[in-house]
Amino acid sequence: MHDSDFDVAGRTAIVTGASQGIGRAIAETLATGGANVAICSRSMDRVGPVAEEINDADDADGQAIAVECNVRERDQVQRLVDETVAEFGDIDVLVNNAGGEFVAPFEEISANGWQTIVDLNLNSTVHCTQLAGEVMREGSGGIIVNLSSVNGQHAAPGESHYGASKAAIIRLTETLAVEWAEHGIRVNCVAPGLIQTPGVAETLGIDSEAMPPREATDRRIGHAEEIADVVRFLASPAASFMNGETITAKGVPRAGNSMSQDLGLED
Ligand SMILES: CCCCCCCCCCC/C=C/C(=O)SCCNC(=O)CCNC(=O)[C@H](O)C(C)(C)COP(=O)(O)OP(=O)(O)OC[C@H]1O[C@@H](n2cnc3c(N)ncnc32)[C@H](O)[C@@H]1OP(=O)(O)O
Ligand SMILES: NC(=O)C1=CN([C@@H]2O[C@H](COP(=O)(O)OP(=O)(O)OC[C@H]3O[C@@H](n4cnc5c(N)ncnc54)[C@H](OP(=O)(O)O)[C@@H]3O)[C@@H](O)[C@H]2O)C=CC1
Repeated sequence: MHDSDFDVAGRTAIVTGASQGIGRAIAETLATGGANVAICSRSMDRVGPVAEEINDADDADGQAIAVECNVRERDQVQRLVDETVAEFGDIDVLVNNAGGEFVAPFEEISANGWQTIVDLNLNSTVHCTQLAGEVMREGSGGIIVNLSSVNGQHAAPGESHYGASKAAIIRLTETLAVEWAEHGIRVNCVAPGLIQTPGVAETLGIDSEAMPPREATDRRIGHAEEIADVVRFLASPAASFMNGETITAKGVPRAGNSMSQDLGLED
């Protein structure tokens, strides 16, 4: 008989952008599975309470530390890596989650606007992966999970900067999987469709109370925990033969509904 191994207990994971939304759900899910998590955001006031909540939770076996770190700044990422190793001794898993966007037509995006989004999504992933990857390569390997987006797979108007940065993350994932396999490092990616998070609620005005439950199979909006569960799978030994892949999680439309009807934005 084969006993599947979805276990992440005892591993140490860095999760970037974990003060809310998908990153927070990933950190909570990994900690519930027994992993120790080092979580960051730009504000200790925002990420500190998340670490406290994980440490106080009865159902989370893993411990959490919070680090104030703007992932666009390489020296701050180095500090995140150093503090994680000082606290937990190693880095087994890196989840490059921090990211974001604004929606604007290509011709209205300034040079600085373009740079901002590429720095936030792509260059931050490069900083974290190079610096945490150094620890993994010198140790016993590791697992890296990147957050792309369906916008990195398909075109959408107003998303040129975001889509380009998220598409690049998919190719970076594929390349690193090949380059770093010899170091015992697996690199995979998740491409979410629309997920209800504080960031998206703010942008789209989506009411989390009106969210369809996970049991609903015909929906275009997902829960942050549904992405966290995919990440947990990729971070576990069960995904041992997955390397360089991008898993899409985007649901399906309700028959006859427009996207905005699916999202409850119109009748
Ligand atoms: C097939 C399935 C169907 C489903 C289809 C749905 C697909 C789902 C897609 C979901 C997409 C979700 C994407 C997400 O990432 S969700 C995360 C949500 N959270 C956020 O995006 C964060 C919100 N945004 C921000 O916090 C900020 O905008 C940002 C971090 C991105 C930038 O902030 P920062 O303070 O660093 O930057 P500045 O404000 O100083 O601006 C820097 C330059 O950028 C220009 N800018 C900023 N906003 C805009 C804008 N709205 N339009 C144009 N330009 C903008 C700004 O002017 C600065 O440039 P200049 O100095 O030249 O002026
Ligand atoms: N929600 C969605 O529909 C989709 C999201 N994604 C991707 O998933 C990831 C998470 O999205 P989501 O949860 O919706 O985002 P949210 O805006 O809800 O949360 C973003 C998180 O990232 C942190 N963050 C933002 N900028 C930085 C930075 N420079 N350094 C460190 N932390 C930062 C924020 O913390 P703080 O403000 O405290 O710094 C916050 O914790 C992103 O990469 C996004 O592009 C992909 C597809 C769809």
